Amino acid sequence: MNLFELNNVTAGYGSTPILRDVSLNVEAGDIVSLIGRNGVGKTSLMKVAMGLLSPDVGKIKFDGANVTSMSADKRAKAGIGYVPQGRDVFPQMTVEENLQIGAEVGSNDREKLYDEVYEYFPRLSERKDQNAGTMSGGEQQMLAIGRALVGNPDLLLLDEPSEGVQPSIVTEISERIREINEEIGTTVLFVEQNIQFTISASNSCYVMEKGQIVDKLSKTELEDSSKVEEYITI
Ligand SMILES: Nc1ncnc2c1ncn2[C@@H]1O[C@H](COP(=O)(O)OP(=O)(O)OP(=O)(O)O)[C@@H](O)[C@H]1O
Repeated sequence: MNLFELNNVTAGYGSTPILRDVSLNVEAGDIVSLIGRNGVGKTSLMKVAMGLLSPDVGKIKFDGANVTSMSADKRAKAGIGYVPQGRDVFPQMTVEENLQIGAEVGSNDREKLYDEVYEYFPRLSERKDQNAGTMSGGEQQMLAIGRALVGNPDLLLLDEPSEGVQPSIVTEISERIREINEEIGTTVLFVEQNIQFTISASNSCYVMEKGQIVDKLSKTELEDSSKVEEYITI
């Protein structure tokens, strides 16, 4: 069953179309990636998925419902968690306070996953009272993922989780995403330019060029990294 679908979406800013006739499916329980070079429209696609950018044409479905005109806050309550590019943690707030905000953004009916977030990311547990702005890029990324996860979303959208994160932490984050998916059952759609992260963390991969989906790579095609390299190496 598809948990999330974009069907023939065209979207942009003002009269400039950025996404052109984009269709993409994410099955419940899956981890799917989207790769593409700088400026092809990956972040715009994530914004459309979250409800921060309205499509001019096309349809968005989440959990069987048409959410095309649903606002971002309602999508969050319905079970979509979003980690934006650059993370956007609240720098003057502590780790704990950032997580509390994440819990409020999500649905009130869902169990909150504070314990799980601290188990998956012990660095956050050790820094509960530290201001988020004083943490490293990797720790802030963990916090941003934790802030989205604490509300117990069905679908987690991650926009370039490896960006500005040191290599050893990139590996740690990809392993945690796999574990969260396997143990909690969270479905994940992420955007990346990091080849290793894409190969290790996802089961299949859409490729975007100039606002269009031009290929979908299976797990086998991903594991033979040459195709991924061809699409994102400059
Ligand atoms: N708010 C905006 N207003 C106008 N144009 C925008 C806006 N945001 C993005 N764009 C343009 O849309 C195009 C796609 O940008 P987008 O950020 O979606 O690409 P991307 O693939 O995520 O890039 P990157 O890998 O560099 O993050 C770019 O040409 C960008 O300049």
